Amino acid sequence: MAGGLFWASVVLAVIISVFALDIMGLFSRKNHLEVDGKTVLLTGGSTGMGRGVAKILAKKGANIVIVARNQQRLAEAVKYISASAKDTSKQRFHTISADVTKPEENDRIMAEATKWNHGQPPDIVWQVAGGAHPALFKDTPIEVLRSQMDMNYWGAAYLAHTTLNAWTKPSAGSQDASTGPRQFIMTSSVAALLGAAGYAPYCPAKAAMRSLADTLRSEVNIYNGSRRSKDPSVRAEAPGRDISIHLVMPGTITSPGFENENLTKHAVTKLLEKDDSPQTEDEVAAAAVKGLESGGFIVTTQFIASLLRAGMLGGSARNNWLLDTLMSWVVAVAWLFIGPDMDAKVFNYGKKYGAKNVEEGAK
Ligand SMILES: NC(=O)C1=CN([C@@H]2O[C@H](COP(=O)(O)OP(=O)(O)OC[C@H]3O[C@@H](n4cnc5c(N)ncnc54)[C@H](OP(=O)(O)O)[C@@H]3O)[C@@H](O)[C@H]2O)C=CC1
Ligand SMILES: CCCCCCCCCCCCCCCC(=O)[C@@H](N)CO
Repeated sequence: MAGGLFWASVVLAVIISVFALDIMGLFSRKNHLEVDGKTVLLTGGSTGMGRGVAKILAKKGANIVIVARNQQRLAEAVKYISASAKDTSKQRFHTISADVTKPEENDRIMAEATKWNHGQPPDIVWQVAGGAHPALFKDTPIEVLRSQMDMNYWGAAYLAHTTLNAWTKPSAGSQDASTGPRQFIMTSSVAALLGAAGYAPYCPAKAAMRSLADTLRSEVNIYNGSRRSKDPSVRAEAPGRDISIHLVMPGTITSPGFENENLTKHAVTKLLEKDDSPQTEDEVAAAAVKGLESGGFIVTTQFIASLLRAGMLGGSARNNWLLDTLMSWVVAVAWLFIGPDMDAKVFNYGKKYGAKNVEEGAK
């Protein structure tokens, strides 16, 4: 009797483990970011992470449209990116000079990219353009606080708006429904997952992007559902392909943008940031692409960030319910130590140097 119970427990444990491993993606090698032969639009594709991502996707066979303001850097970047193409005879590359902080510019980006892509909107749209102006909150002019929101939150929201409008038109590419979902990807930051002194002009915009991603992820279900309606008149109104939403949260990237932000960054912020290990544009791009290929919704690019993510999930969709839940328990305990440690660093800085202004603090 006891033996039977033992074996029943073993069998149950094995079944649960296999089920768990299956959910963890161990048996599924499906690529959730198919780009070969597809058209990918990237804002911020001329330097840093965006350029790194564009290079990898070109290597995997994608047609690429990069968007940024400076035309010369765009021209240099497209040369650099297209040099990695998988098949130069088939792949096409294009640049659009535009300022993503303006709504009408985002509409123009979508219109131009669609025209260039033989009348079809891009299959994948990835907002990477963004940047930080770190400084103590009270020392930051109000215009800068607003422009940080324009650059990061609105640059993503306007692009999402024009993209979803293009993708949900009933005429939008119904003939190629077999080629997988259309994907809208935003680039936030681990800075959205914690409070670090000196990042107040920036973090709230990146945190708002996370909320936008959660909300849009819920909302696109209506289009994906309408494609599967039993009612033909509902199906006729539905977009040609499924839509999926993703959010990437990188840590420090050694980019031109990072060098620039360090000019205004307070010394105490640099002190806190020491615990984060920087990635190159190629490293961060490879990790982001890998996370999206395995089907992640919120994708981090390094281990510490994956812990921070698990600790902050709230109602956000899990990439893997078992692993994410277990990690969130570990991180909840870890924060009992990390939180006070971060606070002590800032407190002790104040104790030693006083509330110095940005310029002095940055020295
Ligand atoms: N660097 C870091 O440590 C981290 C960065 N991030 C985020 O990752 C993303 C990439 O950062 P990073 O690799 O540093 O990139 P960079 O700052 O090096 O490059 C930014 C890119 O965006 C373009 N861009 C900037 N402003 C605009 C605008 N108004 N309109 C159109 N294009 C614009 C730039 O070109 P141009 O200036 O010619 O317009 C450039 O192509 C950003 O969203 C950033 O917030 C997240 C975590 C850490
Ligand atoms: C559970 C483990 C906890 C570990 C704590 C680590 C503390 C990290 C401090 C702050 C890092 C902020 C990086 C922001 C990068 C960024 O977005 C900017 N560079 C903008 O470009």
